[in-house]
Amino acid sequence: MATSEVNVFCRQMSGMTSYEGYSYEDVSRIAKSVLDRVKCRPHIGIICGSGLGGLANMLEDKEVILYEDIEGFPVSTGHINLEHTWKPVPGHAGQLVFGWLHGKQVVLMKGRAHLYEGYDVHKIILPVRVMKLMGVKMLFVTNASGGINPDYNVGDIMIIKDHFNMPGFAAVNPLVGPNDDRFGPRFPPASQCYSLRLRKIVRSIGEKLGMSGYLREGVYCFLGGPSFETVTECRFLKVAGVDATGMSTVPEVLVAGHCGIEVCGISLVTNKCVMEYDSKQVANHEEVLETGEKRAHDMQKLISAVVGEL
Ligand SMILES: O=P(O)(O)O[C@H]1O[C@H](CO)[C@@H](O)[C@H]1O
Ligand code: HPA
Repeated sequence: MATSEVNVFCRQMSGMTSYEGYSYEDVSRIAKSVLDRVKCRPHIGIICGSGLGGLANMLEDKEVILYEDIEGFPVSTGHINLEHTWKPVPGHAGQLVFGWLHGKQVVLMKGRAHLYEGYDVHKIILPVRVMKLMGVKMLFVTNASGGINPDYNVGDIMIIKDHFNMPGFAAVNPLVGPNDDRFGPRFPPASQCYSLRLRKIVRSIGEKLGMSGYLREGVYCFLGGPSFETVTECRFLKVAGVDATGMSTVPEVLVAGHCGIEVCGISLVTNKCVMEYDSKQVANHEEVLETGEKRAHDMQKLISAVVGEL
């Protein structure tokens, strides 16, 4: 099929099914329009999780573009507060920040979109494909998560070694839809999504920085949200081998892996999941943001040192 035919096919598919993807040509056009507005030519991408937008402070010579000024980029659908004022999801600003870190050119997403905001999974991953076509080779994906592993503490930093794509069991996967081989293969493997090379570097640098006491390596589970988990769901995840759970990351990682970007996932355990039926504890987003603030400096130190080592 010629390129223009692929475009037409994609459009037809979007009319026929729930598929709302962007064609290779769409993504190329968006990537070019972004690059036309900045001097930076990034090789490294960083996605900031809830409360971790401060990672942008690591960058020098910053250039900022708002998501709302980029074609197709998902802006936070947020919520209407009790004063009837619209607010984005707290902790997700919606800015694409370009800059330099240890002599390397970086693009950083200050804020991400989530399934629970009402977006189709294909919209959520558009920025990752745009990063790819801007020249990104390596992606650091961060998030806030709830600890399932009973040995984990609030404030632990977990290097992600694997994930559990729970919505994927019902085909909620960004790779569903017509495959364009220019991005990657129809049936990509998912057993090595998280680069062993980068995991080793993060671990060794974390140890050198004195973080061994709260540095972990574990399995992240992606759930749709926005409700936090029930006790039974948490117990199920524990049996399944999950160490920490959240509502993001996996779609981005699957797409990055599909198009050959090397991925490093780092999760900040911001709260402990409620594992007892009679517990008085409840999960809440305020605690998530609070822990993010407390560990922001450590997360910055770690990622900055790792990028310096690459
Ligand atoms: O995964 P990130 O974006 O860090 O955010 C996490 O924090 C929010 C819940 O407090 C959810 O959005 C969850 O996914
Ligand atoms: N559950 C799901 N997502 C989360 C949590 C949690 O406990 N903490 C931060 N994000």
